[in-house]
Parts: sequence; structure tokens; C-alpha cells
Amino acid sequence: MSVSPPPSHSEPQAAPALTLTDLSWSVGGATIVDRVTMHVATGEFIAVIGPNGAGKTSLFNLVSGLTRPTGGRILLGGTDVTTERPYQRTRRGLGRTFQTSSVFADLSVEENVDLAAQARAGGSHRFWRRAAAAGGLGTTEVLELVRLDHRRAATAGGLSHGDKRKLELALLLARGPELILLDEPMAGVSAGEVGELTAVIHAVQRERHCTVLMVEHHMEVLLDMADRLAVMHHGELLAFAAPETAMADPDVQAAYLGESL
Ligand SMILES: Nc1ncnc2c1ncn2[C@@H]1O[C@H](COP(=O)(O)OP(=O)(O)OP(=O)(O)O)[C@@H](O)[C@H]1O
Repeated sequence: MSVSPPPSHSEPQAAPALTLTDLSWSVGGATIVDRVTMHVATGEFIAVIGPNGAGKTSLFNLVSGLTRPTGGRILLGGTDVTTERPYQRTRRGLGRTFQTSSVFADLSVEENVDLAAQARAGGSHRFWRRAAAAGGLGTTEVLELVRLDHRRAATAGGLSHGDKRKLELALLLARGPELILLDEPMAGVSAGEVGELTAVIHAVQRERHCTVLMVEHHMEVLLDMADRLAVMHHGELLAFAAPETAMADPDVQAAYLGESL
């Protein structure tokens, strides 16, 4: 019996939201990011983990364009952005939070979000399929999404750490990103607020169909949220797999024996 070949006119596959190919960064003779290759599908939630100094923030700096790689390539939605400046990547829908706060402390929550919305980049250079995943949201919708609408008149500087993190997320969403890099969003947040913040990040990713890469040390949070773990060690990508698979990887276990992730 003969078997028919698969149809040759199959649907074209959408480009991954993010493709890193042999991405490297060396400085002062030290290799900080070492030939990292990963393909992140649109809508995926990736947790980037690894001990202090593994290269996680350096990887984010490369993806967002703050530092220029010494090797390899970066594609956003299939477009090579390796030599592009940060603002150009922002226009393409890349958004990032930092370990330090970026809110205007003297302004109200609402004023902060209004300012971010005014700075929203135009959509004409976007290359992702969902051209405006979170774009077009008004201040009220953004504040509702991060569960901060009841605090809209409050002065940002007086917010709890958890609410400040939500506001930073709101500022990001007001710019309509499609790929979000979150660098330790739980840092400084009280144990009581971690659950709420986790739920907000989850809701943002699900409801806005954003692709998220998040550096975080709270493993209990990550194992629930992440589709895949990207485990970094000495600048290399040690494992890139579903959480249970990555954690069971002998290389990961050997590398982290006695170390806290
Ligand atoms: N501009 C730089 N010049 C020289 N070395 C650097 C520079 N930036 C980072 N490094 C070094 O690169 C390594 C990785 O740093 P990086 O901040 O990326 O790690 P990390 O995994 O984010 O750590 P943490 O969890 O502490 O934030 C560290 O050893 C750091 O000292």
C-alpha cells in the first residue's frame, strides 16, 4: 500500500517571537553570555533562571539593545534586530522592566500611566502577527488589568513595593508591547504581595497574549507560571525545557548542587 506524501502547500509557520542564535557577549576578556541559542514562540512564558552572575541581566541587555553582542544574532518576530538601537526595538513591540524602579514618585498612578501612553511608539514598524497585542489600551483598562484602578489617584512614591511593581507593569502595557522582559519583578516585594503580583503577571500574559521572558529567583512562582525554563550557568544556556524536565536535567542538578537557584 502506498502512503501519500504530506501536502506541499502547508500553512506557513509564524516566526518565533524571539530567536537568539549563538548570542555572545564578551567584555574585558571575560565571556559573560556564551553562544546562547533559543527560539521563543509567540505567547510563551519563559523563566530565565540561574545563580547570581550567571548572565541573566546581561542576556536581557543584549535582547533589549542596551549592549551590542560580540557574536550571534537576535531576531524579533523573524526580523534581524542585532544592530538596532533600543528605541527601534521598542517600536517593534519590545518592552522591558528593570531591577530598579522607573516610576515618577511625585506623580499620581494615573499621571504615570498617562505619560507612558503618550510615549507609545507608533505601530508602523511592527513585524509580529498580532500587531497591537496590548496596544490601544487606555489608562483605565491598563490600571484594571494590573488591579491598580482603585489606587489611580494615589501618589506613586507612597505605593507599597508590590503596587509599585504593578505600576511598572502598567507603564509597560501602556506602550503596547508584545514581547516583555521582566527583570526580577518580585524583588523587594513582601511575601504577602507575591501571590497577587504573580496573578497579575499571569493575567497580563494570558489576556494580552504577550510573550514574556522573566528573570526571577522565586522558584515556587516560576514553576507554576513558566512554559519553559531557560537555565543559565556561567553565561551558557544549560537547559531550555519544560520546568520539570529542566529541573531533572543532570547537568542542571550538577551545576546547582549546593547552590540556590
Ligand atoms: N559591563 C560589565 N563589565 C564587566 N563585567 C560585567 C559587566 N556586566 C556584567 N558583568 C559581569 O557579568 C556576569 C554576569 O552578570 P549579570 O548581571 O548578567 O548576572 P545575573 O545572572 O543577572 O546576576 P544577578 O542574579 O545577580 O542579577 C557577572 O560576573 C558580572 O560581574
